[in-house]
Amino acid sequence: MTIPSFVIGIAGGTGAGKTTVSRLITENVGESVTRIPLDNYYNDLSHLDMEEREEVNYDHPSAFEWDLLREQLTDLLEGRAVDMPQYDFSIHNRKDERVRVEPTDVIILEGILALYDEEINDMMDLCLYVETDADVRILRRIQRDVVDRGRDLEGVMNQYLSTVKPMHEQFIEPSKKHADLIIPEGANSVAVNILEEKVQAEAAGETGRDWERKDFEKRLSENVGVESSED
Ligand SMILES: Nc1ncnc2c1ncn2[C@@H]1O[C@H](COP(=O)(O)OP(=O)(O)O)[C@@H](O)[C@H]1O
Ligand SMILES: Nc1ccn([C@@H]2O[C@H](COP(=O)(O)O)[C@@H](O)[C@H]2O)c(=O)n1
Repeated sequence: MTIPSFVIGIAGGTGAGKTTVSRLITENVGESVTRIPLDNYYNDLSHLDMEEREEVNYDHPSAFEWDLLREQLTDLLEGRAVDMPQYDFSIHNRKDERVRVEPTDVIILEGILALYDEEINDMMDLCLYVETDADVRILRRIQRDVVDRGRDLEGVMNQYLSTVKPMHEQFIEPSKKHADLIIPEGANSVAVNILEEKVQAEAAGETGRDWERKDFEKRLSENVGVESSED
């Protein structure tokens, strides 16, 4: 593999389509890519009981263990394997077991605050922000939280109004300014195809790490549906 790895950050609001974009652009590259959900770095809350964990603001930056993420990302970038924590949404806490993750040519960090931390941003080669209207995102979130995460509708609505929406406005939306590219409507096919091509080239070692980002951005901005954040 090539050291350092090529690191992509994918941020955006809840339900924007971050996971979907990340999955689609890495679909055909096999094991050359590691996808890291930021959720894995939620603080260990084993010292709290379930009722207390239910009250935590999971959309505030303080909910994450940034030191551990910086340390593990550095290790991966420099070619060392890490034992990554895993997250269980049903208990609002980390699982007991960690999973060994080997370094790969491409690393994708994906999560609501993936572009929040300056030091982590400095480690990234390509910063993306997935932008989708809030009404679409909340509808997706209701469906996901009720169906997949075992939450009740009233709880999802309360959480959205009390923490998810205000934290989005205070921290997540403003992190968009760190993006090299903004992807409207989430997994739009033009953006996905071009990014997939880029990931495949990096995974195959076809580009140096001193790739011409500006050329790539220019190509993207020439396509309908993809904006450069520097416009
Ligand atoms: N472009 C899209 N069109 C339709 N549905 C989408 C699109 N992108 C994502 N979804 C759906 O929306 C839900 C949330 O998407 P996901 O990628 O998990 O968002 P995020 O990771 O940003 O929270 C999923 O059910 C997913 O299938
Ligand atoms: N115990 C938890 C931890 C996080 N959340 C919510 O998850 C959202 C982030 O995940 P996305 O896939 O939607 O980006 C975030 O908005 C947290 O509110 C939770 O509900 N419970």
